[in-house]
Amino acid sequence: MESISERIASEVYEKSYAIVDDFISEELRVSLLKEQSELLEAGKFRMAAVGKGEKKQVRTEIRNDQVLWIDAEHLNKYEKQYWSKVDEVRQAINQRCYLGLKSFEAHFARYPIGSFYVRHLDQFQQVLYRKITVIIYLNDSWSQEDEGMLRMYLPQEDGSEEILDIQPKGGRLVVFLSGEIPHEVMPTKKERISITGWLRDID
Ligand SMILES: O=C(O)CCC(=O)C(=O)O
Ligand SMILES: [Fe+2]
Repeated sequence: MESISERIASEVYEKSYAIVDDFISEELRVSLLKEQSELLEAGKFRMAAVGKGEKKQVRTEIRNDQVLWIDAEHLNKYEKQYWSKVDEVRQAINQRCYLGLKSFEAHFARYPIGSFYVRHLDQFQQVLYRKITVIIYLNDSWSQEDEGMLRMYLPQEDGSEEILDIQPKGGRLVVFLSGEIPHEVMPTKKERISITGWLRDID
């Protein structure tokens, strides 16, 4: 039988993205959510920046979420569990798509009420090594009225775009080609918590 990771790899191969509900157990979701709340209370989060290197700057008209990078060298028990699940996805995508993915980098992201991230691509000149975006949502509950959808603009063969709105439901994993799918986070009416990461073709 096809594993979840193989299914994700097939979908990424066929349509450049995949969405999987209940990718992590409730126990793991709750543990990661609790960890992020503690880190937030401890003042560890920073306003997210755009750009890289000398061009890196906080631009709240573009994005106004807060992030905390996770140190891949010092993962705790729960982060390790998530990393190992993502690693299965990495291997499956490599087998299916020959992307030569080698490593994973990720940060916690918190979107306070009213925050957003305007349309963008995750891969740009300074970060060409970001090949696949991998997002896991940690929210306890989400409904239509909370808004804050991830809006993906799927390029069509005729040059048009199809809009796909995805609710940030807890346990839901979204995977897509970083260089091909423009997307945005619509203004949220409820605090919105996730781990956003990228599979890279460098160590
Ligand atoms: O949280 C999301 O749904 C998307 C976040 C995003 O686009 C990013 O951090 O680059
Ligand atoms: Fe993004």
